[in-house]
Amino acid sequence: MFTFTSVLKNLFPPPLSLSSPPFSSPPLPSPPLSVLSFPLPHPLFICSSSTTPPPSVSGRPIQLPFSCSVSSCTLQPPSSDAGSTSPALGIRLGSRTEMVPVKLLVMGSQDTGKTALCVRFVTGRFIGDYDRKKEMTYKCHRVCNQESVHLEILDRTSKECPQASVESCIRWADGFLLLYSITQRVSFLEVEPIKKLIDHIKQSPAAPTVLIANKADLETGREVTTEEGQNLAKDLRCSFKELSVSETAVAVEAAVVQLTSLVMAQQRPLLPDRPSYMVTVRHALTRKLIRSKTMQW
Ligand SMILES: Nc1nc2c(ncn2[C@@H]2O[C@H](COP(=O)(O)OP(=O)(O)OP(=O)(O)O)[C@@H](O)[C@H]2O)c(=O)[nH]1
Repeated sequence: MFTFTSVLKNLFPPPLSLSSPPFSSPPLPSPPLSVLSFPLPHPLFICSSSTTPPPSVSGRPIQLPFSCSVSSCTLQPPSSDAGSTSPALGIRLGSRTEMVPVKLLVMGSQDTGKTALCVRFVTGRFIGDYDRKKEMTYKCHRVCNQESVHLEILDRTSKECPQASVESCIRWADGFLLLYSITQRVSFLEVEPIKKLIDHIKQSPAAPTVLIANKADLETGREVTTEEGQNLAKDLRCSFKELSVSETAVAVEAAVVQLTSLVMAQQRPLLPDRPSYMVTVRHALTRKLIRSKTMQW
């Protein structure tokens, strides 16, 4: 079977060294999240809520299955990530010290491709199958609207998910990727209750959300039309993207970047950065007045 483990081994060949985690855990109710980071192709950090002790090896090959139990384990990123580039959008990554933190939650019913989407976004690759039972937080950097963003993307498994835990995740998140599969009508029908729950917890219908109709490559098995997806997104006040995680990394990147910029727009203070036209005119008139008075003296 083509597992994420085997891909990780190919992607990150030994030797790699370990160090203590440079990032704090997200404020989730579950045990403190541990951090696992990779240098390629983007600076990437995968967190698992697992509590098993980490492999305390330094400078030796590390074999970490995707569903592995690690804590406080960091595969060292490059010495500087300033100037590295996203392959999908060709964007330059900025300095880590000025990062804008953005937290995204991936939601949707079972087998809609939530994990595949996260992995595609952070690694650029589509992993067909993997054994994963725990929630994961992926951490990576992007530039969005000319600002460096530190992204945390939480992928909850839809199995055995207590309601209270879902609610605390919604509270934690700034923006939402809401997935359904065009081949599963039931997953489409579950979108509305999930969005209603988000609106209820966030106490606003305007929580930044992108509705993603996944598996567009499976046209023959289509059960939900594009128009139905567009109409639902309109009703729920979401942005809409129909895409195939398996076929394209660019569309996935575009969807996440779009959501990130929606979050950033909402977080930005309401006051304008520049003075209004009237203020500018008033300052200009005042300056002129002072100058003319000065000439009289
Ligand atoms: N053909 C096709 N298959 C996909 C696509 N995206 C995901 N899949 C497959 O759909 C299955 C489910 O994908 P996952 O990413 O595990 O779905 P999930 O929503 O995370 O699943 P749960 O965590 O169990 O809820 C896997 O076999 C993926 O390979 C896609 O765009 N096209």
